[in-house]
Order: sequence, then C-alpha cells, then structure tokens
Amino acid sequence: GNHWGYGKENGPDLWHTHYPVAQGSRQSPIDIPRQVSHDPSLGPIVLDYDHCTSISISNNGHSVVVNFDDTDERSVIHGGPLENPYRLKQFHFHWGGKGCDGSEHTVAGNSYASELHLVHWNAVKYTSFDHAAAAPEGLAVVGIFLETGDDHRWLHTITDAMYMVKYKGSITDFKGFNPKCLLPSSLHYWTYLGSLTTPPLHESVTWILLKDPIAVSEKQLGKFRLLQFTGEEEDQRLRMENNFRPPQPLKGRRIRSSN
Ligand SMILES: NS(=O)(=O)c1ccc(C(=O)NCC(F)(F)F)cc1
Ligand SMILES: [Zn+2]
Repeated sequence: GNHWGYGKENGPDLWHTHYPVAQGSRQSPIDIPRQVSHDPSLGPIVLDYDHCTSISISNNGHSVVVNFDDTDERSVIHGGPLENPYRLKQFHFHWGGKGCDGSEHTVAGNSYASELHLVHWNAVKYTSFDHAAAAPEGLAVVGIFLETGDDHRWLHTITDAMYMVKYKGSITDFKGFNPKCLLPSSLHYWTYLGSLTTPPLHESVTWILLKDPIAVSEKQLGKFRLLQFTGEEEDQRLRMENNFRPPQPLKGRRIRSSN
C-alpha cells in the first residue's frame, strides 16, 4: 500500500494517518534551544567499541545502514544518562539534497548537512532488539552532526561501498569497520527522551546528541545521493535524499546538557 517515505504523497506530515503516535508527547527529532539546563550529575558517555566490527552495509529504502553483530556485549555504550549498557546494532545517516541541509535535530533553529545515528539497545532489560525498540527505556541513539568541510578520511570506506547498495533491498559484506573513527573530538552532549524518527515512531529512545559536528566534504555527501529509494526492478528511479523528519513539538520535555 502507501508505504511511508519522504515524498509528497507519503512524507512526514502524513505519517500520523498510519502511525498516530506521530502526534505523541515524546516525538523526535527536536530543535535544541540555545540555553539548555546543565546537569552536573550527568557523567560522560562511554563508547566501548574496541572489539566492535561491522558485518554488512545495506539500503533499506530509507537510508544506508551499517549492521553490527549484537549477539554479545562486545560493543556497548554506557554512562551518561544510561542505567544499563546498550549494545550497538546499526548506524545510518539522514541527509539533504545538493547544497541543502538534511539533519533531523536542529540547534537553535540551525540545520546541519547530515546526521549520523548510532543505534543501541538495552540487552540487560530486553530479550531482543525488536522488543527493546518498542519499550520506553529500550533504545539509546547517539546522534552526530555532519557539516561540509574537509574530506573525512574514514568516511571514504563507507561512501566507496555505496555503489554496491545503490538500490532498495541491496546488502553486501562490510566487515572490520569501527565507528569510533566517526566520533568528533569532544563527547559533550545533550540528552532527552524521544522516539524513533521514522515509522513506527516508537517512543523508546534515550537521545544522546554530540554537540560537536564532524566535517565531511561536499564530494563525499554527493555519493550518498547516488543511492536510490527505489529497487532495481522498479520503473521509478528516486534519488535517496532529504530523508529527514523535521523537528517535532517539545511538549514540556527537559533537555539536559553534559558539561
Ligand atoms: N532514525 S532513528 O530514530 O535513529 C531509528 C533507529 C532505528 C529504527 C528501527 O530500527 N526501526 C525498526 C523497528 F525498530 F522495528 F521499529 C528506526 C529509526
Ligand atoms: Zn536515524
């Protein structure tokens, strides 16, 4: 049927028809205001990715996703606002069209070129990712802003693999990638309780947004736009771009800032 997407006929403003939680009280993304309350009790976020390696890279028709082996506690994040360790499951990106911004969260009304989401789940409290994804404390997503500037030396491995997953439903081996190389210099962050930013929009995410962006070149971002929303067998060739949901109402939520 009318599967959800980012077009005029199936985009974010229409998602509420099949996913009423779209108008819920803890939806994401949001705009991060200039002044956020600083919480001295918030410790540092710790990303233990040392034994972490990727398995595959895929095109799910909405984004490009790098998948990880989450069968043990090898790659977890803990600390910060989190009461348990959360296992890395996948990371993916949201981006705009040529010369246009495409981040999901905004900072004082300003967008970035793109936004990277590192998706983790609470394997201490839940038996599977799918259960965690539907539970209030189930997921922790680390958001990293991308701004255009110099080439990112490690992003090349990802953009070079994109020609292998051009079409929706494609997947290929992508081993040995450690996302630690995509982190900015500072792990200072904002945190708030929100949701998945794509349907089913479950209100299950503790968001941890790093304040500092990483720099990627316009050329590297251009390779993201070679991906397609559509499958190889489809007549329509829809370039994958502008796959971001705009900021949603804060509805009284508190946003906390690490130091
Ligand atoms: N863009 S986001 O908020 O990081 C984001 C992260 C993960 C998922 C996801 O796994 N959806 C499938 C599920 F879990 F079965 F619902 C969707 C959005
Ligand atoms: Zn995302």
